[in-house]
Amino acid sequence: MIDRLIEKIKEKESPIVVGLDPRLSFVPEWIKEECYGEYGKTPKAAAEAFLKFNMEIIDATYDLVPAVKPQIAMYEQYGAHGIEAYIKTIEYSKKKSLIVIGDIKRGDIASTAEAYSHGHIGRVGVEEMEFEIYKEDAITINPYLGFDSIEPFLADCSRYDKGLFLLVKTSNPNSGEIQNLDIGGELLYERIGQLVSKWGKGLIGASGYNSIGAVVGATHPEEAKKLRKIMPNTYFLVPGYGAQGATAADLAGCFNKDGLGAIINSSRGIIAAHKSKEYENKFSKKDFALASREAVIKMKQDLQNVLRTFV
Ligand SMILES: O=c1ccn([C@@H]2O[C@H](COP(=O)(O)O)[C@@H](O)[C@H]2O)c(=O)[nH]1
Repeated sequence: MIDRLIEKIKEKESPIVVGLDPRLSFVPEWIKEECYGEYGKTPKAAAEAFLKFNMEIIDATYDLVPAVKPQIAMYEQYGAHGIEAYIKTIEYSKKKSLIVIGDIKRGDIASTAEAYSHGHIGRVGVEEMEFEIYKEDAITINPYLGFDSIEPFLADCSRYDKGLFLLVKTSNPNSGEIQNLDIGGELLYERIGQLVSKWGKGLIGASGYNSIGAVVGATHPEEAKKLRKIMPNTYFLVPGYGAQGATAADLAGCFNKDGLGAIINSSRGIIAAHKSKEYENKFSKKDFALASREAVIKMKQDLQNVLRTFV
């Protein structure tokens, strides 16, 4: 997976992930009216509205970015209809040749992890038949249950050329309560970083990077710098830029000197751009997704300024 991701990052010259975290408050009225007209004000209508909204955002940005990251919670809350919209969003993204990182944050004992893995990045069996269900290229996983809980995912990663991003240092303000605990001379997130790096050893691609990546929040730039040293071959999936307050200046430590090593997510900053002061009156209601396109272009320039400091 990692070589495919890096190839796309290079092709688009942009280490950006568009976070597909739809909310009804972000969906333009004309889309909601179409869906409410057809299905009433129901979970089915909400899920359909999310799918139409996502398709508009994808159409407006897919030529600029290598990847999207649908956040499953936004879909799952609407039950089976939401899950259907999640799956269709993935299918549509793949038709546009985007790498899909499913933000599913699973973590359980091995026998249960195996089921998560089969559903999301592997195959599920029905008697002698095998099916691919969600079809993400990579997923986010909570590693705090230890190696046995990760092993089933590693097996599917190598079998099907998939990847993981394991939570190492999350972007939320209270992440330090647990992740920064001193565990005898080192901090817990540092130890997790070492383990993630070790667990991924068998999945290093031709690029020299690992298909087992790490989630490292842009809101903790000092920790990110330390992790970059601890995990030189690990790709970072970096949330926190934009809506959570991190800026380009906070990202420098996430990259390696080769200008690779990190892919930066922005969800609300891109998909709700049409609601922001900057763009609210710039485009017609039908063309709302052009605001997302402009937000991506602006983010790309912002990141290129950071990467320029490396050469
Ligand atoms: O540490 C983490 C891990 C995951 N996330 C997810 O990323 C996006 C961020 O959305 P924004 O709108 O750009 O803030 C969202 O899906 C989170 O669940 C994270 O923020 N931090």
